Parts: sequence; structure tokens; C-alpha cells
Amino acid sequence: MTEIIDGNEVGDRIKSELESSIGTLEEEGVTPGLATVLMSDDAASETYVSMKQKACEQIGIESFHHEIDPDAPADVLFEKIDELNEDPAVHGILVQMPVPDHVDERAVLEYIDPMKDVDGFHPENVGKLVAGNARFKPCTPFGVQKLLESAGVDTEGKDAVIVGRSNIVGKPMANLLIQKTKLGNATVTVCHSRTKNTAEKTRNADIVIAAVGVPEFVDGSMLTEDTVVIDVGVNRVDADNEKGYELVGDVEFDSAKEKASAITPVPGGVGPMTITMLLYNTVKAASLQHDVDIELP
Ligand SMILES: Nc1nc2c(c(=O)[nH]1)N[C@@H](CN(C=O)c1ccc(C(=O)N[C@@H](CCC(=O)O)C(=O)O)cc1)CN2
Repeated sequence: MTEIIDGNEVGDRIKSELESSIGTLEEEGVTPGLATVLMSDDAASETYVSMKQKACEQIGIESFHHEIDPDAPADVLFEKIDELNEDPAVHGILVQMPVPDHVDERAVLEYIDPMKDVDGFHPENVGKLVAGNARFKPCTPFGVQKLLESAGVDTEGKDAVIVGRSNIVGKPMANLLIQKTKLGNATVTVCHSRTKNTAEKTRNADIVIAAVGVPEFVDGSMLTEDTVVIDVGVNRVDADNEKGYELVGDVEFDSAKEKASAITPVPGGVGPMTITMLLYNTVKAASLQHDVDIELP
């Protein structure tokens, strides 16, 4: 029987544990604060940012939202980041990606105070992660680790294949899985657009993590029995319904489920964990900035 790994359930458990960490901070007079910045009129980005704000409010994190006209000069965004870097009520800053083409994404990430970089994308935080001393683990790969843990998947000695090499998911995921830690110690292969035979690699994997951004790229024929399948993709594809679209992962769920021992659904798998781990990083950022010891889930 294939286990369906429920990201909403795991996320809700972690959020309720975070509430007690927030309680400890409150006793010291600290309310964690997250600033979200949206410079886009993309409907999916708007949805994600509003989900982040709601999740903050749900567990007692103060949320500050800023919208910047996507046609405004890049300096408007940099001035906003300056302001947020200086604001003591803001412990975490998240600029929703992607930013418009005329804004240099790399420069934006480098401009955020690394102590407030709750996405874990600043080069200082990337370096710490690679060195095995992570300050903020990037939210999606961190969420994937938590899902594997909740499903009782021991990564030690396992062959993990990651399909996709993005800075947000593929690269940090590979780094986390090779660390000498409880949720690491795996042997990792990263497949990408120039990989010669991705299906051969995924068929030899114990764990397949699909983060390629192509709807239903991985199907059952690319898997062997008993593989653990984690689907990071959240793709909007045209559909004849009220919304005009439906959500589809990077994995073809029905055929993959036939082979998998455990699999994450879309929606309701990795997506909710991305938001939960953002809350986790924001609480951690507040504790570091105020030097308050807290227990984190
Ligand atoms: N600054 C950042 N930008 C982006 C990140 C990020 O981690 N930091 N990740 C992605 C998108 N993303 C977060 O922003 C994200 C994607 C999906 C979900 C989610 O919960 N999806 C739901 C379905 C939601 C829907 O109805 O559309 C699910 O899978 O169940 C949360 C966050 C790009 N940008």
C-alpha cells in the first residue's frame, strides 16, 4: 500500500510546535515579524504571498506586506529592502521570486541582511549551508527533509536522485542530503537538461525528488518498485473548470503511485511545507537577533 505523505498534516504539526517557541519569545518581549515584498502581478506569486501572510497571522508572527509596481525601477525595491533591513520589528525579509526581468535577482538576494534572509538565499547563508553549518535552510528543501522524516524514511546510505538544479531547490536539496546529519548521509545524483539518461538514474534510485518545473515529467516508467517520490512541482495547467487551471506536479501521480512506497501529492504535499519552514526560519531569525534560546521542532 503506497503511503501518501500529507504536507498539510506535517506542516500543521510543526506550526503548532512553533507556537510554543513563539510563546517563549513573547515572554522575553519579542514578537517575530516577517516582511513580504511582492514586485509582480503574477497570479501564482500573489497567491503564495497571501498564503504566507495568513500562515504568519495563524501562529502569532507579525506580518508586514509591501507591494511594488512591477514596472518601477529596481531602486524602488532596493530602497524598500534598506528600510526593512533597518526595521527592528522585522526579523525576516522575503522578496517573492521571480522578480521582473529588469531587476537583477542576484543583487536583490545579496542586498538582504543575511541575518534576516529567511529564504536562505544570500551567498553568506548558502556558504554556511554548504559548509555544514546552516543558519537558515532554504524552505522547500528543508520542508522535503521534514516530510521524509515524518514518513520514517531513513536517508542514510540511500541513493537519492534530484531532477532539477535550481538555486531554490535542486542545489540546496543536494547539499542537505549529503550532509553528515540525521536527515542526510545519502548518495546524491542531480539530473538536469544535459543529463544523458535521466530515466536510467531515477530507476536506480531509492528516493526521487522531482523539481524540474515541467508538468508530469517523471512518470511510473521512470521508477522501480518501492521508490519514495517527492514532488516539488506546482504547475498551473489550463483546465475546463471555474478557475481555468488545475495544479499538476512534476510527477505523473497515478502511474508513479503504482510504483512508489510513499509519494507526496500536488496540491497538499511539498507546497504547504515551503510555507511552514518559512515560519520556522522567521522564528529562528527572531531568536538569533534577540539572543533568546528557544526549542525548535
Ligand atoms: N522568495 C521565494 N520565492 C519563491 C519561493 C521561495 O521559497 N522563496 N518558492 C516558490 C513558490 N512558493 C513560495 O513562494 C510556493 C509554492 C507553492 C506553495 C503551496 O503551498 N502550494 C499549494 C497550492 C497553492 C495554490 O492553490 O496555488 C500546494 O502545493 O498545496 C507555497 C509556496 C517560488 N518563489
